[in-house]
Amino acid sequence: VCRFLLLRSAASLTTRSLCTGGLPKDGRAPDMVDGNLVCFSVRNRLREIVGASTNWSDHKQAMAERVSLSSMLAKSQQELPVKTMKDSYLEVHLPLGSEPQLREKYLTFHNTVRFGRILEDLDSLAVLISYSHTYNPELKRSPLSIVTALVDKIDMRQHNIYPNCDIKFTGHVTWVGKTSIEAKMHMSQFQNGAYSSVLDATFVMVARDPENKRAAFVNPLKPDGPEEEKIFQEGEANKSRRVELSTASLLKVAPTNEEREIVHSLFLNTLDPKTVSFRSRVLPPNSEWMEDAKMKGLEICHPQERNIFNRIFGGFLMRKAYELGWANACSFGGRRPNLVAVDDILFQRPVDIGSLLLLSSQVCYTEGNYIQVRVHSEVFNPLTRQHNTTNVFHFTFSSDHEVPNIVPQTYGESMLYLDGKRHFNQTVQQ
Ligand SMILES: CCCCCCCCCCCCCC(=O)SCCNC(=O)CCNC(=O)[C@H](O)C(C)(C)COP(=O)(O)OP(=O)(O)OC[C@H]1O[C@@H](n2cnc3c(N)ncnc32)[C@H](O)[C@@H]1OP(=O)(O)O
Repeated sequence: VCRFLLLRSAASLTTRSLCTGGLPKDGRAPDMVDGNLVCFSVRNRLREIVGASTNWSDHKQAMAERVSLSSMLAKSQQELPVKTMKDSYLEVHLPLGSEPQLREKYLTFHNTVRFGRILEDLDSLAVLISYSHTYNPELKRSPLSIVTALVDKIDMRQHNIYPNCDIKFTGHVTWVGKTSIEAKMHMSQFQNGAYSSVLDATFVMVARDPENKRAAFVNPLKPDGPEEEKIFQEGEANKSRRVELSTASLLKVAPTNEEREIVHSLFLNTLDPKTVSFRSRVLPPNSEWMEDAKMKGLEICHPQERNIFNRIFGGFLMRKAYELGWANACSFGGRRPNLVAVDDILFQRPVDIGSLLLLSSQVCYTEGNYIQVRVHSEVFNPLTRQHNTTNVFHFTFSSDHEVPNIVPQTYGESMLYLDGKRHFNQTVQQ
């Protein structure tokens, strides 16, 4: 059951663009359902936009047909018409309150909404928003393959998502580069007669050619008015921040002086005062070694989890990583944790259908009631025994009581600790 319903888009152009593939055969405008403008599945719409097959057995033919769309790609960004933020504005309804059958898919044992399912919906919506921005009314199919490159940030505005109340998503493109698009989305839930904010999300999508091999140009974006100008400038600042963070990554450069002192003091705290040795390490009170705060999982990537480009759906990867990270935080803190923020989920490489996907979750930083978790995913080729990193995920959880201090033992673990601290400071202390 996929009832992720498209309610309305701001501009009539976009509304038309999104409806063409969904028009009934007699050419009538899409049905009004419960007073909503249009009502069909976001994922079905995405399939139509790119011409994806609905059966795995047809996927090769569908891909071969897409290759012929390469000639439709723009040679430069300037030849593409400028778009506004309104062109990509979408409002999508998830009727959990009114459709008990749909609710089953979203329900946790504890009568809350599965956040992993919300991640999947956000991912699909970010792709549809990007296709609305790049919509060309002269083409039946889009030549672009739009993939998720990064979940920059998801800030939770409330902990509980109720399974018996309707959900509304809104979002639009907020910034574009040459081949990349930033989309922001807002999720709210209908409670006590009004919608209240649940979360804000920022995704970065990248446009590729029909075969998903090379980058492809996207339409320029022109802010309309001071409010949109401000949003666009924020997008520009986000891009610079991302570049800065990546340059300062601990995988490339040494920690700062302050960070080195933190690592050394953690080290000194674990030395056994009874021995004059760098080797004998003792776990301080109320602490846990990082080595003992891990959880692992394996996914066999079946065709059922494919996206419209016949790779594994980014939302599925996020759901699996989130659930493992949540279980890791739950086991570490000894209670069910709440999600506070998601940041910097990097999609480094696509995951092929049939892959063995290894997921490892690690509690890498703690502070008071907070648990910072990092999930790393890699594909493992059993024939060549090669491992390749595909994604890195960062989740911040909070517990309703103080959690043990996490303590690194090795230099590598210390870097994970510092990286976790950086992510924590960015999301929680901002
Ligand atoms: C048929 C059944 C269907 C079932 C329905 C299922 C649901 C349907 C839902 C469908 C949902 C489908 C959705 C899915 O499931 S997508 C599946 C999940 N995502 C992926 O698999 C992507 C994996 N990663 C890659 O392929 C590459 O790393 C990409 C392509 C992302 C970049 O590769 P590469 O690094 O070689 O690219 P480049 O150097 O040419 O740069 C290109 C542009 O990208 C910008 N950039 C790059 N990285 C980042 C970054 N980290 N932050 C910000 N920006 C970044 C860069 O600045 C430049 O921008 P600009 O300066 O040109 O503007």
